[in-house]
Amino acid sequence: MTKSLPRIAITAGEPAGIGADLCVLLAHQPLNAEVVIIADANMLQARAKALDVSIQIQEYSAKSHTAHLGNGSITVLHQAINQPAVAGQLDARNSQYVLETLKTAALGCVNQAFDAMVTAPVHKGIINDAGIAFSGHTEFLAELTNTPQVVMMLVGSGLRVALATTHLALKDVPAAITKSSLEATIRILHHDLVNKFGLKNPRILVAGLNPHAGEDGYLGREEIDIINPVLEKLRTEGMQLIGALPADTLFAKHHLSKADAVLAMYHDQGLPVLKHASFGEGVNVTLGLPIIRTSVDHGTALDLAGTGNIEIGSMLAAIELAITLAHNKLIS
Ligand SMILES: NC(=O)c1ccc[n+]([C@@H]2O[C@H](COP(=O)([O-])OP(=O)(O)OC[C@H]3O[C@@H](n4cnc5c(N)ncnc54)[C@H](O)[C@@H]3O)[C@@H](O)[C@H]2O)c1
Ligand SMILES: N[C@H](C(=O)O)[C@H](O)COP(=O)(O)O
Repeated sequence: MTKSLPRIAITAGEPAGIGADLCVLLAHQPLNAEVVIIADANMLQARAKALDVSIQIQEYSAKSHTAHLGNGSITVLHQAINQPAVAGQLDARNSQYVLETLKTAALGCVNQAFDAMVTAPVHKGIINDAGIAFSGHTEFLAELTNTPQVVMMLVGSGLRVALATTHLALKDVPAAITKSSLEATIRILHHDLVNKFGLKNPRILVAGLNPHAGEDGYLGREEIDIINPVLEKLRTEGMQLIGALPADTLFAKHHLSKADAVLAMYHDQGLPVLKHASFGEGVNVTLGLPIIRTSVDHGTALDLAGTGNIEIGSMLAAIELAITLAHNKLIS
């Protein structure tokens, strides 16, 4: 059979979390793609048994092309786990396995064996407990693909929220927002909104860092010294940048209705708003990478692993966006 559908690699994430459950449930969801799940096949079969879901596992072969029909069959690229997974119980001895699944997916995208990768959640803490410095897929994939800067953007309920800084302690945020890093972030965001999301001249709302965007310097100077000069420079190139706006009112309807995306200065300035609007159906997409990567908007939910009491909407939305971006890439 010749290839006609995008081939999407899905990493199952932390084996004690709900990533395995999501992969099992995908077996019964038809998708307009070939799907290759990168995980330990025995672990998936054990989780299917715990969930009382019937699945048939087909071994991945690069040469054969099989549409994901949702008939209970899943294609798995087996990667051996270190220790048997117990739902809800983290084990640092499996952290290296988790990272190997990410490497396999990402390098497969680089080599064009896969058209995109979609990641189920990993647990950042347990990977660090294993002695491996890890702050998130976003940073890991940037390093793996030698990409100097990437941008995290979450999409859901008609909102697009990108971040100027990602997984960083709050005390380190101000120093990380420099003129050059902010300019690079906006350039990546603008470029990918045009080239990957098909927006001709995207309008971007940019948040200030300080309360009330610094109140003319009385509540902080980052807007005056860094953010506004960068916006002014990029506006001279024709970019439609609105701000720096006070973050507390930036998400009001009258602002959002005039914009295609928001750039927040830090993780918990932007993501609570987006997750309030769309948790369980949102998608995390990494901009600026040489490969397509999307992800769920939620974490490992250790409390729910193996219970069957989970929502699959964010995983389906992440796969749909990966398929769309893969198609957009093919026709660009
Ligand atoms: N894409 C990722 O890899 C990703 C994303 C977010 C968080 N995380 C990581 O996950 C771990 C746990 O994070 P957390 O506890 O802050 O967030 P979480 O998303 O795992 O859980 C927050 C709440 O939402 C519930 N929940 C999450 N996903 C659900 C689903 N699909 N269906 C139903 N309920 C769901 C959980 O039970 C919990 O009550 C942390 O290590 C965090 O860094 C990873
Ligand atoms: N910041 C993300 C979120 O809150 O959904 C999450 O931690 C995942 O990030 P990575 O995709 O970098 O792992």
